[in-house]
Amino acid sequence: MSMLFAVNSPELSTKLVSQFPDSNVVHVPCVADLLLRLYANRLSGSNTYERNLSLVVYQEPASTSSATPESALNSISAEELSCLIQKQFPCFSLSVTTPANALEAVGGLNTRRTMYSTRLNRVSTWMYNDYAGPDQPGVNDSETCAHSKSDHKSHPASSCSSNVYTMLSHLTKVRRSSACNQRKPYSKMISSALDLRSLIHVPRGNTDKYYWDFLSTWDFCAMRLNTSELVWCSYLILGKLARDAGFEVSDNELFLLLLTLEASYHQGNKFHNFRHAVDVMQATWQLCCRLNSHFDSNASVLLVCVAAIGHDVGHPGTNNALMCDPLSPIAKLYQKKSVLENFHTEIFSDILRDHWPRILEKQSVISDTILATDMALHSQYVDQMDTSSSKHPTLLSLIIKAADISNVTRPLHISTKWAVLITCEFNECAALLKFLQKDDGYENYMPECDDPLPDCVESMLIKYPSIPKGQLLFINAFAESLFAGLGDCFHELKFLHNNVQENKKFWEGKM
Ligand SMILES: Nc1ncnc2c1ncn2[C@@H]1O[C@@H]2COP(=O)(O)O[C@H]2[C@H]1O
Repeated sequence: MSMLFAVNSPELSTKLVSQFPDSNVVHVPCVADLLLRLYANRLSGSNTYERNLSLVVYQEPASTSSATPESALNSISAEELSCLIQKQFPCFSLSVTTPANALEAVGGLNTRRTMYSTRLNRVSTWMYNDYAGPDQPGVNDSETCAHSKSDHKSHPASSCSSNVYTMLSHLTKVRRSSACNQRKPYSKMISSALDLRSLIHVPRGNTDKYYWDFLSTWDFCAMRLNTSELVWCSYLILGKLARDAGFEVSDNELFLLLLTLEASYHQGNKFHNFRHAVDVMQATWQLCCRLNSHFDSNASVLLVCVAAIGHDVGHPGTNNALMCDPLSPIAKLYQKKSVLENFHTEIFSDILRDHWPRILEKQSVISDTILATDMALHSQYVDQMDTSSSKHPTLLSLIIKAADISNVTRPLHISTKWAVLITCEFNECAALLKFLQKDDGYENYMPECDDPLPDCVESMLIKYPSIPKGQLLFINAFAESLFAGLGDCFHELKFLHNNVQENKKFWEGKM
């Protein structure tokens, strides 16, 4: 157990320390402080709540009060706190229990520790485990269960029974909540009670002008930003676009949406994480700025930028091929079609329903653009770009597709960093496949990718010599045709094709 939070009772904290000497017990005075601590730890990276199983032991208050938004938040029940945490921190493995049930809860989580002991164990649990959430029967398909290295032997009927993150439990909760007409207003409760802006710390001296200058060019390098800065930059862009489009949202509501989104991406993924989401949103926004004359409303630009920041929520850091073979419960639900993209769309729509329902008046823009990022459909989009075709893809879908793979069009030193990260993620996928195929010895396949990225291109290539070949394969197979076509259709986007050609020439020189 990594962390045991004792909430709302100092005596409880003392008791838990003696009961569980191996756990890191932290006393937190109230729910509001607990939430602030979870956000702060996540933003600083000191605890992502993804690598270990953590538990909140909550002493419910004797009386409830709604005199102020903060007292209302601090007097919620344990059941409500559990729901709130699942909503606000969907990818965390963080359970809630009461003091009376603490012993049983800790015991339960300890038996499941192996599911989270290594990165490959975690990813495999997320993807293949058929745990659908508390009191939920789950898919229980023998083919899907067989590949999850969980504690099936000790728990043959259900792979786990408390709040351990799986993609299926995530989706099940979302579906349950959309089926229920009465949504608990947790997001309103939080944004009324907490000052979320105070959580965002940008380095001293970095003014808004500094970030706007950084965001307003194609040289934007998301790797230079920490998580707080990523949230801040997203707030700047979306705040401005929302004002331009007349889509009202308060600063605190927008910060809460962005913190919820950050907590809906797996921070441990090498490539498909919140940094990639912000990079794609910045690219989307920049492309829209250059194509300004083609839009008849500011709302379209806002919608496609919102779609961009949410387009990979809940991504497991693998790919559709691995979702389908071995068959995961999620691939089964989506009948193996655009599995991850459908998953992202459903999860993200639920977040928007809670945090910015007005955006969902145009739900089809959000879902169509996210679904367009499925690379299995790439050639369809490229072929239809031919102006003689009657089935012209929408401009917004083309923009988000281009932004999603725009890393190959960034200046070389930035493009190479993205190439390293995607290569590490591909290596991890290869390791996962070996892990799933073999019962032992899989640790030997665990790639080492946790070191900081070297600064210069040549050092990165010494460490990752396969990159030139990989980049040429990707550019030749996918990127070149898309960016050449876009340049033909829109002269404002010719620079994308020029940049990719320049990078391609460099990679060819390295072969
Ligand atoms: N620089 C790159 N090199 C190789 N593959 C890439 C690169 N950038 C993006 N991709 C691939 O393009 C895909 C776009 O959709 P995904 O984000 O699902 O997954 C992405 C990767 O598989």
